[in-house]
Amino acid sequence: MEQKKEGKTLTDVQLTRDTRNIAIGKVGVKDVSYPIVVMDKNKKFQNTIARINMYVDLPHHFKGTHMSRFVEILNKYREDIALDKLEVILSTMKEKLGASNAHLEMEFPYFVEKKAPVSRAKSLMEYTCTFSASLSDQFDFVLGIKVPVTSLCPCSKELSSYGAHNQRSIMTVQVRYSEFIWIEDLIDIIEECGSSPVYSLLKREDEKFVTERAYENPRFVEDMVREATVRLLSMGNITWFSVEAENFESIHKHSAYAAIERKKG
Ligand SMILES: Nc1nc2c(ncn2[C@@H]2O[C@H](COP(=O)(O)OP(=O)(O)OP(=O)(O)O)[C@@H](O)[C@H]2O)c(=O)[nH]1
Repeated sequence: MEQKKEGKTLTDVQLTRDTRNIAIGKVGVKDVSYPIVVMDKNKKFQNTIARINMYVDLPHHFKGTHMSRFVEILNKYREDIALDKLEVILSTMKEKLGASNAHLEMEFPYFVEKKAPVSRAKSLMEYTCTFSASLSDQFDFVLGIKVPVTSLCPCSKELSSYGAHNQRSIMTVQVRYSEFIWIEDLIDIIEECGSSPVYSLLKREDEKFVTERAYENPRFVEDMVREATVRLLSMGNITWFSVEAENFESIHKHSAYAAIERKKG
């Protein structure tokens, strides 16, 4: 759309023709901070702030996409950017940007109240979650969660006269599902897969308990992704998943890593 500034026409450069004959798969805005609402199993909903990426495809003949429209769309839905609005946001992106597919990625902190294992002291634990949605002819949605756990090395336990190396690990799970899954439920499942869950508040009696629990429950990085796979395969509402574990080794300068991906049916 042509506009005028100080009597001069403001050319819409983005609409000018590109002659290189190269279509672009994903173009748009990355790392936009915006408030969103996430469904919370205990409190109904939780307000948080997401880092949002929004992309569309661009046909070969256009020079550029219209970056401002992505943020205009976010602003339009600002009162309730939530899971049940993702499809309509993607559909608006396709329409306003004349695209045939649209992608929306959100990464946000999500807080869950957790009780320490012995003292039952309450605290909030932060988990990093992701929503990855896209719309071409069909809507696709992937829920992702990063769950920190403790892992204790079975080999180190076996070989050493006392002690065993242990560390904080991050398990990353991503799922596609046919029926809604609570973030809280997925966290519970993944936390069972390490040597011990991680807490934000532990009193002395809790510290003794989690140290001994991890020692009684040694896990290799391979054990962790296998344990997660057994559990995720048994959940009928999950249609696809990927699970990764990264152990930030306390005796090495590098991490140990394992990953499994499965499509069901
Ligand atoms: N396409 C594109 N735009 C960019 C880039 N970097 C900055 N922009 C700016 O993004 C701004 C917004 O572009 P548009 O959305 O087309 O703005 P507009 O023409 O006022 O909006 P519409 O009338 O809706 O098209 C422009 O000032 C661009 O220069 C880039 O790498 N690519």
